[in-house]
Amino acid sequence: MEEKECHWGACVWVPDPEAVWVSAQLLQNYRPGDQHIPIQLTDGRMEYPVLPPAGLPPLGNPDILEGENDLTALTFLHEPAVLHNLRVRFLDYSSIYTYCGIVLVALNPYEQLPIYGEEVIDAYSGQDMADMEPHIFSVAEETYRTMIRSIEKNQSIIISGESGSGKTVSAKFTMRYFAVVGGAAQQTSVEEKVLASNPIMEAIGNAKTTRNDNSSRFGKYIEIGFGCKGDIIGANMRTYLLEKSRVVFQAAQERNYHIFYQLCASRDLPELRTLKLDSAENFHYTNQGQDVHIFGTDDVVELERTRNAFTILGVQPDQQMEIFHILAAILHLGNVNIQASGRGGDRSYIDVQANDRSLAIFAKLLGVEGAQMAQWLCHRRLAVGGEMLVKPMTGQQANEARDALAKHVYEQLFTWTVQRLNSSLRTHREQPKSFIGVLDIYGFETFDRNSFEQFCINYANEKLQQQFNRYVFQLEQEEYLREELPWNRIEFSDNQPCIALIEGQLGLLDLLDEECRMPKGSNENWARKLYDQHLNHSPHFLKPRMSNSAFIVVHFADMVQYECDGFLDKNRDTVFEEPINILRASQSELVAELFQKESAGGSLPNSSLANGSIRSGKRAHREHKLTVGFQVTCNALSNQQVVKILSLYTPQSDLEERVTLNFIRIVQVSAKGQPPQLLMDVRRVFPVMFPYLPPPQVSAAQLEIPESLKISFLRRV
Ligand SMILES: Nc1ncnc2c1ncn2[C@@H]1O[C@H](COP(=O)(O)OP(=O)(O)OP(=O)(O)O)[C@@H](O)[C@H]1O
Repeated sequence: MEEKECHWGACVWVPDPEAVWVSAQLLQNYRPGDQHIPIQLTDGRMEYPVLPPAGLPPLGNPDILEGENDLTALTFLHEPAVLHNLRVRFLDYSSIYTYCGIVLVALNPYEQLPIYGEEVIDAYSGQDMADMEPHIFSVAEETYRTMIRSIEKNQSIIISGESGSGKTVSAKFTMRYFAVVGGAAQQTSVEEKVLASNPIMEAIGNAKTTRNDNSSRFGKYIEIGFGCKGDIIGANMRTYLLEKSRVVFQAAQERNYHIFYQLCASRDLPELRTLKLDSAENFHYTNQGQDVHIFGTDDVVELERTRNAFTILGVQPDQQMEIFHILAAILHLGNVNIQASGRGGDRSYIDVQANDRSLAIFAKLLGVEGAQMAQWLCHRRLAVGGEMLVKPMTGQQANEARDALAKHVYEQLFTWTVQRLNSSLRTHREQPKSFIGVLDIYGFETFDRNSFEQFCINYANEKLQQQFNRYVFQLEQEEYLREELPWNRIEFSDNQPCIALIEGQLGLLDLLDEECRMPKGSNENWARKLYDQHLNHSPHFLKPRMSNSAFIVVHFADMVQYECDGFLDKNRDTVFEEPINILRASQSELVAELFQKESAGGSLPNSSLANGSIRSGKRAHREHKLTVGFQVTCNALSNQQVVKILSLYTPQSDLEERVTLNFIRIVQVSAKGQPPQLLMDVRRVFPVMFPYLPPPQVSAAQLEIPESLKISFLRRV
């Protein structure tokens, strides 16, 4: 802001320890260089605050701009102005949507609003974005119309925000919009199929976390293909980085993937009895969170929805049963009782004689031999001096191998299901003339305990943020140039240094891969190397005072502490080959198909980032594996997978495939089970939404919201 004289009575914003910002009036003319200025707060109190180094406190906007539907129309665009405007729109106008130039900012209302019906779709259809109130449908309409106007100009909508902020809900609204506007002329049910893919993907890829009861644990990019008349003629989905550790472990209050609970809850249905399921409380893989229910969700009804959706997509009931067999088998595998034996517990065994019931059911459901599986769950083959030896595994190793197998089977099934859905969504009539892509990537997240999964998710978000910064910033400046407006180069905080810390040479991933290649590599050694390399060198890397096995990354959205424990194993992500060979020879067609195409030691066909590497004999020790982290980095370099999507949109990109971007940024107004904290939440993601605005000026200690304000948010209808 240019420092100039400002007069008595002018409205300014001053930091407040409780309300974040409060408005006040100047009681004296301001002259550049003044250190203090008397002000009067709206409650009548007088103060004489020290002025910030930049001069005056942020100036208030004229009353006439109160509740403006585009933030860029505000005379003064700074943090208090943004917060105040979003608050006024939310509380006084009941509007959760606001434009910020080309970006739609959405607040998650955490309540059903009557603004998504067909009549609203009709109202937005064919209208110009500038003539309509901000809405997710206005972005969808703009995207659709631009695509129709300049056919073959592909479009994409990027939806970003923290976990639980409402990305998936918004993605579904956009897809519904396209299904309605692009479906009328069609006889086919393509649009119905596109919508039906949602419940299936949610059943197998979403789970309850402490942040969100229906959290997507994978990234999704769906491309909806349109014909020359603007009608939907097909779709294709790509998925990224499924959180497969959830299959075998859940933190307190969290759940495994919904589909497991749907099946357990429906176990008494006659056709599901062969699955030999029990209550979810009785399976190790579904009960670690100690709360198998979701308030307000009936898992029996949900399974019904999942099955209907499968049917709409052409997956026949017998094939659905094959899928359910595999899912149930995973639960039984988790209950297989592996016991330590031998001197010092250096061996393990599964008591097949005493009939480990879980193993028997697992084997039967997957069409394999129980005794064979028991043998290869407790032993591994090793190549020593040109000979193959069989080495027993300790109880712990065998349990880990069992979990690795469970995760691998689930991942293969997930990948297969996506391919299966894609084949139903593919058009056979004609090639799409253009497409609209919707990117619903897992949101930035931080929990009490953060591990490798959060690290990968937050890294992907860091990349997405960079694309966002650069794209929005560049567009803004291009517009100034086009309109020949005078402008100074606006500095925005680029997050490249943080990305370099993660993916650069000797960065966190590089060192992790190096440690994974060491015969005696350990999480502790890796942590030490990180401290040596980055502590006091990168401003984005910190060490927690009380721990030698954790590190902190200062991300664009938040500081996150990661526990090193488990990083090496998760990054290596190895599965032993012998149990896979048994599955490959399964009598079940689907099971055999799932494992048929993968080659030992290589990556899986069409797999997501979280693909596993299969370990067999000697190669397992010598070869550099395609670790998960390494793949993320590779992708960053070779424009594949997650980062391919992001890179595709780089304006400077010389890739031929160019698309126009449409951004939707979502802010979580209240976290699950907590009172709404509008200002707090908007504030936390402030640099995320408005990277080109000045950074916040008040300290974290001043961010508490007063009780009175929380109640007024709660009362909003
Ligand atoms: N527009 C909306 N209207 C009403 N409720 C909403 C809206 N958007 C989100 N919600 C609520 O917020 C919850 C979380 O939303 P959603 O699952 O879309 O979050 P997300 O950003 O996709 O989270 P994650 O990254 O964890 O997958 C929803 O289950 C719903 O209750």
